[in-house]
Amino acid sequence: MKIKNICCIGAGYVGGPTMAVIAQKCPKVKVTVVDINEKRIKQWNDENVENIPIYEPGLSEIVKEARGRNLFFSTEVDKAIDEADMIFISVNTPTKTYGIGKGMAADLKWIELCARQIAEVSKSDKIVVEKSTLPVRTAAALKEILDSTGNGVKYQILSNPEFLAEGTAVDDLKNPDRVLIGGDIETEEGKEAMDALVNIYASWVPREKILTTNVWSSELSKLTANAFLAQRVSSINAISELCEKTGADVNEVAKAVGMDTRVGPKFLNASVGFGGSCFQKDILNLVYIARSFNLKEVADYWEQVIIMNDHQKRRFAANMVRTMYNTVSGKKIAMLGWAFKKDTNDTRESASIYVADYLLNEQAEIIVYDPKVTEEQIYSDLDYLGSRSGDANRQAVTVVNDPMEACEGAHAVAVLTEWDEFKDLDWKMVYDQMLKPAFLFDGRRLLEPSTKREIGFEFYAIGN
Ligand SMILES: NC(=O)C1=CN([C@@H]2O[C@H](COP(=O)(O)OP(=O)(O)OC[C@H]3O[C@@H](n4cnc5c(N)ncnc54)[C@H](O)[C@@H]3O)[C@@H](O)[C@H]2O)C=CC1
Ligand SMILES: O=C(O)[C@H]1O[C@H](OP(=O)(O)OP(=O)(O)OC[C@H]2O[C@@H](n3ccc(=O)[nH]c3=O)[C@H](O)[C@@H]2O)[C@H](O)[C@@H](O)[C@@H]1O
Repeated sequence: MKIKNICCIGAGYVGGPTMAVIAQKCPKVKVTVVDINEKRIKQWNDENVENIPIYEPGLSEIVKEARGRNLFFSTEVDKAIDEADMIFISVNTPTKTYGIGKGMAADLKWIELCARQIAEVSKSDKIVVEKSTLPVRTAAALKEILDSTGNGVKYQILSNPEFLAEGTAVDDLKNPDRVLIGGDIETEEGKEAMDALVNIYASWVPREKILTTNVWSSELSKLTANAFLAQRVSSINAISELCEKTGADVNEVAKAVGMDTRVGPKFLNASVGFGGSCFQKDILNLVYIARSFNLKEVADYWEQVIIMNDHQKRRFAANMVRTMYNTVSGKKIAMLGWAFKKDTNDTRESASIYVADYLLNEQAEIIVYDPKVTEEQIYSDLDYLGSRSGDANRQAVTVVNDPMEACEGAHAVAVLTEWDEFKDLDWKMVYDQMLKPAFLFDGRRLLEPSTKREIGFEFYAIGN
């Protein structure tokens, strides 16, 4: 079966970049990305491609090339569903904030809405692809909803989890380590649907990197992959605390450990704690699923990754307070970086939010600089925590457009996102503008310690 018309529901961090790359690599396939968020679609259609809603290196160039040719962004969800032979569901699946499973389970209400809408609108057979990260066995629920209309339309459900990381989305999509496609391997129709999706990816991904499995393995592999990655960060962060007590240096330990080819060097950077929309939510979901099968030890094992991460964020902030003579009340603290990692404007679950909240509870005055995050987003992140009123957040936090301005007159500077530009700041000039003693806290192991200490900083870095 040859796919001619793809619809993707959800024009977010995954739907947007993924479909842009499919459209670029398969110019004969029409790709329509739809969303109920009108503002987002308007931004995707902005005449100036630099204004698309998601910042990812290389993305605007692809959008420029494919948009209007075979890549379209629209709010007409029904129309796009109706016309498509393959529909990707790429909507948000955040942690539930209410009811059963609150704070742990994935909230599948947007997924279900999509399924109901597809069932209502479709007049011809469809391949429905789970692109969102979903609990294992969600495909069964989707199939039940889709098959319940009794109108004779046939659906094949595939699981095709996305492994891209933000900040490197375009590279990850163009050269993936693997593409995973789960489907009904026991029926001819199932195999045909899987082949159709394999053929899309095979336009640019070597066949041996396209893995096909049963649906449940595919769904569970995604949660497992994120759990393993996050576990590495929590593991090295646990060691970073021990390093600080013993005189070992976490970078040296990580290098020594990572040179063992069985361990490997990647994902061993100690930090102020992992953030991002997925690690925490996906591990909580895994823990929830394990608990729901009464697998207590399995659940507790993975939950520890989150417990360690929360500890790391709190410990970093608490150490700032302790180092600054046990009080930051009324002190000006410059925070460099708000995004959860460099090269993205995404702030979801960023460690910066929690560090700022902790310091605000200690009555600090905070000045934030981030090259890609807007003032509106920073206030909205703090307001969302609900620790204090919106007015109080706006009174205690100032957002500026220049790192030097942030540091001027500050008691302390904290580096919280590893943006390259922070490495090259004129640190001597920063020092000269600060109150003395000038404290510098590196939550990312971005800065070279000895030169900072030579300048005169009281320098503290994770795991050093
Ligand atoms: N952000 C990331 O780097 C990655 C995310 N994922 C997974 O992909 C999924 C999507 O994540 P993001 O793209 O980050 O989320 P997002 O929040 O950026 O985008 C989701 C979009 O879906 C839209 N939407 C929700 N319900 C809709 C409906 N019924 N009809 C039309 N549009 C609807 C929302 O308006 C939103 O724009 C999640 O399950 C996530 O776990 C997977 C890999 C990487
Ligand atoms: O499912 C998802 O959403 C995605 O989650 C992560 O991607 P992402 O969260 O975009 O970014 P990562 O590079 O994994 O970083 C996550 C967090 O861990 C932190 N981190 C990462 C690596 C490291 O060594 N140390 C460390 O502290 C980062 O700074 C960041 O806050 C995974 O890497 C992707 O494979 C996955 O598709």
